[in-house]
Amino acid sequence: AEQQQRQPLGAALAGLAGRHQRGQHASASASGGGWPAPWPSGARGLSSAAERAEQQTKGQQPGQKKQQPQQPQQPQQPQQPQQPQQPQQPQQPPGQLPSLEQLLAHERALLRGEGEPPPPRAVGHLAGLLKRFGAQSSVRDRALRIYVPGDLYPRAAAAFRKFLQRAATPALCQALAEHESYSRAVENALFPLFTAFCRHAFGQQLTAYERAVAALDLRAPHSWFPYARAIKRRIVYHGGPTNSGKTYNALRALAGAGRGVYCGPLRLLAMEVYESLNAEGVRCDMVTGQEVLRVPGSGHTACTVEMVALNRHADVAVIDEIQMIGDEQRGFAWTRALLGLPANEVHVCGDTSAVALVRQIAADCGDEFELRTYERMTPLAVDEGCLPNGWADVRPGDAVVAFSRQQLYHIRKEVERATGHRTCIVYGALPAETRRAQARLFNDPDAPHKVLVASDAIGMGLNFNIRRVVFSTMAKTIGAKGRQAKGPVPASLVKQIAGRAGRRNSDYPQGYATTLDPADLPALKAALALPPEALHTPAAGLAPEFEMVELLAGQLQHLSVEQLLKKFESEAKLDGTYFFCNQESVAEIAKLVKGVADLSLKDRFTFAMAPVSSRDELVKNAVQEFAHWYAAGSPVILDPSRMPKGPPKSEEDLAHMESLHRVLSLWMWLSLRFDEACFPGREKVARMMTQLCAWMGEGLAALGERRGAAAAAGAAAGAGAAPEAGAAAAAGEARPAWPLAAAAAGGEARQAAARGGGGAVARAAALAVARLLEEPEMHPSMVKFVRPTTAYRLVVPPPPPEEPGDGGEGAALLL
Ligand SMILES: Nc1ncnc2c1ncn2[C@@H]1O[C@H](COP(=O)(O)OP(=O)(O)OP(=O)(O)O)[C@@H](O)[C@H]1O
Repeated sequence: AEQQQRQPLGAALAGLAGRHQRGQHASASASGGGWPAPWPSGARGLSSAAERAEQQTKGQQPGQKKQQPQQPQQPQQPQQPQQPQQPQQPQQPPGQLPSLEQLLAHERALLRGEGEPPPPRAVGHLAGLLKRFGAQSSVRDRALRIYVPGDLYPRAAAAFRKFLQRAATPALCQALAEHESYSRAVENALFPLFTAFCRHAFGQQLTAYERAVAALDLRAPHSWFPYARAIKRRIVYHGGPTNSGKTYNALRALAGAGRGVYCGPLRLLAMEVYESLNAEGVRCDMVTGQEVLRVPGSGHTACTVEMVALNRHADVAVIDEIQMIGDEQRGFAWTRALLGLPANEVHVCGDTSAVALVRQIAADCGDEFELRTYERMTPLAVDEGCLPNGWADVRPGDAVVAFSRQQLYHIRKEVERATGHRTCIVYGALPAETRRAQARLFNDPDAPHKVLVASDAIGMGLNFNIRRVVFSTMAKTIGAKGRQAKGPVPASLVKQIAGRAGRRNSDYPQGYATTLDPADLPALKAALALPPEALHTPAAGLAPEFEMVELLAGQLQHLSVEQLLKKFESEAKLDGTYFFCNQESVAEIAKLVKGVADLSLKDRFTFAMAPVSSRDELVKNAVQEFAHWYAAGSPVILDPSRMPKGPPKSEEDLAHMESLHRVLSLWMWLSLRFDEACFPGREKVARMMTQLCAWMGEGLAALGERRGAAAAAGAAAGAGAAPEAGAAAAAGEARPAWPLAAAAAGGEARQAAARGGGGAVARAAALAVARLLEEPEMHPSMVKFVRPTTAYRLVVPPPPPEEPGDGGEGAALLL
């Protein structure tokens, strides 16, 4: 960070030119700009002449104090870039090298046939030196400092060479003739002339580049928020593990304030705060990307962090999950809120990984900083037993965690099949309303849904009644698009997910965490044992606001929004407290609407920022279509007749509905940013979204039931079990013998088949197996469903030796 802060602007310019010589350049500059070359005899005069020429190009008198070259005007730059210091040289007689003006005058005179041309041999020597001059990387680097961009440099160097060959005076040739070959002294002599020439011949390009450099200079972002800087804020950091009460305490401060704002990472969290504050009589609005709900007379707002308004003073602001400030894609929203909230008190909640970072930012802002740390309120232990019998070991109150939608549905099936328990499912792609409904179902003691299957989406926000968290895997695909890789689940995420077990106010005073596979247990234990200080959020994300993109676009008019964003990403100058957020997905959306004519830069930027998943083709098509309609001046209207007519009947249907919901969310998001006349009918679309959510909820429930049915339909198909066993089981006889017990499942399934067809059969079979599993002596490991292809085989292994089991050989039934 220090190095970056000290890096002179020259290095940034080198970066802007897309050159890969930053190290070289920075080290040359870091040594005070002195070029390490030993000065050859005769160089002194040239060096001094170079200084004079430079002075002359700036209209200075020789001997006058040398001015710093013009630098981009930046507020509060950590350090003004340095120009390389010229080694001290004795003064040479003035006029040894002509100025640009003199050369231009000479050129004009020559054209009129009046001037004295230098001898051709001298011009040839000059041409040789100029060719070497133009080819020097050191000259190219120095040119960047006077804002000659890398792509302009070859043209500028060639034009300079031709000009000097045309306009050289005998005096110039004579001065250079002292040097038989090219040297650093020659370079120092020529460079001021080159500077003057470039300003003369390429002035516009240099100015544009200088402004572009200024636009890309994102150092000192705290200075972008003068309103917040006008307030002496107090930043209170509530740091601790999950379930330690940090959010609770921050929200108490919020509820007690006259005016307050809550910024959360998810719409779902904003909804929770909105509802809980209003429920306790504290009037609160809600603002998310998709909706604005105003409550008359409210002084509070609960919003998603991206949506927070920075022009409204608050007594207390709460920023939840502050460690997300380091998120590769969304971190900028936390940075913006932290730097820009004009509030007397800013309460930030999260794990303690970002304490040092927030403390530093508070210091940069001139704010007070207070750290309050918390301990977990209920114990959390590792269940070392894992699930030796696989999904059959899943118990009521368990939350099974996986990291992809496909895995979740697969696990859901397996768990329901192996245990007979009904499950709830929660993952990020489900609308917040559906997730909340699933959470309510899982938490309802009267509902049959005893097991939760969830993605890492349970790590934040909802309160679940979880006894044990079971990690189905400890590997996860992480990283932004284009840089994705499968790796271990980050320790912070493991802690956050595992910490959901045994939450205060739940039914379980103690929480447990375990893994499906015992081989994963060490990774879980290591993550949970990691001390909080081992987690570190090193830097805060930044992304350009529209005004910055506009400024850059004004200078680089040939670039598209996508290219402008990429330019920021690759070339923005930052200090070590910040990093530039990944712009891949934003740039991808910008590219999608690139072909749409008649969109302003602002429109294009807005579309690019829209919440569009780059993996969802339906949403990607929608954003293009919406942009076309909008550009054509037609109102963007969603047609309800194209909506589904009922709940999803399959997982594919459900996935399609999730996509549709994202399309509607996108429409809502755009409707809040563009003129309502362009996106009319917000209430209608809101109703469509509500309907979709309701159907998704119904579909999730129905699909679960159908799955149970499907399992037992297979059971019925191959039932070959002894009818008497089924009868025994049906009669409720205690502890049927092992093979008999196994047969009971099939038997019961067959009876049900006779009664009511496929669906009922499947359900009956599932119930029968579940009942078997509840036999005190029958460990779930004794019953396994094996799925060779499409049929099912119920396998009951032999009982333990001490158990007087019938036959002792186990049994296998084709169901
Ligand atoms: N002092 C308290 N009195 C009553 N309930 C509390 C108190 N502190 C915390 N709780 C409750 O305990 C649960 C966990 O608290 P809270 O959400 O503040 O934890 P947290 O540390 O923010 O954890 P997470 O990051 O997992 O949300 C919540 O249901 C909260 O309402």
